[in-house]
Amino acid sequence: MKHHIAILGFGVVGQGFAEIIQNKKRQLKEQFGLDAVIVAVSDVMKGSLYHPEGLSIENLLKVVKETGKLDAYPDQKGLVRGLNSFETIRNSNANTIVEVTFTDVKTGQPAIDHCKCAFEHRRNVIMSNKGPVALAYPQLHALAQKMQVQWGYEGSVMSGTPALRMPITSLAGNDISEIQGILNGTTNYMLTRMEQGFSYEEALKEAQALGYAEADPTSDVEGFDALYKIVILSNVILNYPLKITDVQCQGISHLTKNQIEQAKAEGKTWKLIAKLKKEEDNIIASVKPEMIALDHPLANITGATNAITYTCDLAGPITLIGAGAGKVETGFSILIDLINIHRTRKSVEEGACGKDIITEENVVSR
Ligand SMILES: NC(=O)C1=CN([C@@H]2O[C@H](COP(=O)(O)OP(=O)(O)OC[C@H]3O[C@@H](n4cnc5c(N)ncnc54)[C@H](OP(=O)(O)O)[C@@H]3O)[C@@H](O)[C@H]2O)C=CC1
Ligand SMILES: N[C@@H](CC=O)C(=O)O
Repeated sequence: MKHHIAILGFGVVGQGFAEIIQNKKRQLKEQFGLDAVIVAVSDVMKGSLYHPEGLSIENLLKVVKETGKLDAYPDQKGLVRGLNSFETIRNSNANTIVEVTFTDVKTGQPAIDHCKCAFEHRRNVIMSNKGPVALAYPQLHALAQKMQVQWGYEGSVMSGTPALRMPITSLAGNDISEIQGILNGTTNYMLTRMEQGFSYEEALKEAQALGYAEADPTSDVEGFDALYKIVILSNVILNYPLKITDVQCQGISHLTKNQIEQAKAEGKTWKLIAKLKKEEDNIIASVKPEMIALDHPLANITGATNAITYTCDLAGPITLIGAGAGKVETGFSILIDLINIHRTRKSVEEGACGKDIITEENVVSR
């Protein structure tokens, strides 16, 4: 089954996803019958390419690596250059839009409008961009349903670690009363490096070079990225319409070298902890740095690794630990949503009755 894909934003995640599609092409075909063809890439500074029969991923990655742009992509019959993101959504033959432009923490734009435009044109959307899910979840969810298209955003919380799909599929039936964890890779990486003696600036530079940080790292260090993720978890997992303004938020930018050394001397460590707690009909939510003892379950979560604990009435506390950021890891989050879109299409076309409910044949995306 062919999937025509347009990628909006060809930065760390866009390129990570393209690399995976190139490297796993054969496996995806053999294992799932999934044939992913990248027909368009549209990036605001790097340029834009569209070919209805598919672009060469090898050439895309080569030219962007060598020149930082897409302009040097070789000419070929039928190749269209210069479509902006909206023209790409409207005028290409892509049935799935991969939205990996930057997360705007004030407006969520242009990603929210990308989603609206895609849904109105009956395109599925997959994204790791947090803006639309954090700021416009109810409206976009309803629009996707109305237009009968699929919307995947697994990578918006904890990158390729299944922080959304795992509780939805495998913890269903539990009453989850509390969710808490370390949800930002950049700040956790920085705190780890600062404990090792690096300065705040050095640690941030490294996190940026490794592709963990947001385009504007203020989002990471002031806690806004974790704040978005906690709002997404509330809306998607707890079905509670928490808003950004409902969450008390503080980042790590005010932490001094002295405070970090002091914690170490006391056998403690600083972590940026995000929390959601159900209280009667309300949700109490916060993002703030906390000094925790070394025997605390989150104390050993270091580097860009994240961890999340769901407190469940039936299953008890369940903790998931895994990557919180990264090129390949977040590229994978796009792939798993694509695989689930494929599974849904396949189930609809073939019918799902009589299949083993644990195997991939019957697992459909939300
Ligand atoms: N990196 C990570 O580990 C993770 C990232 N995310 C999220 O995934 C998304 C992508 O992240 P990442 O790849 O790291 O970010 P980058 O900044 O590396 O890439 C984003 C790309 O989008 C381009 N862009 C910006 N605006 C537009 C637009 N209007 N139309 C087309 N292209 C546009 C940028 O262009 P240019 O720079 O050329 O101007 C840039 O190339 C972000 O929303 C981020 O929050 C989520 C989980 C993990
Ligand atoms: N900047 C984010 C990227 C993933 O969401 C982070 O560091 O966690």
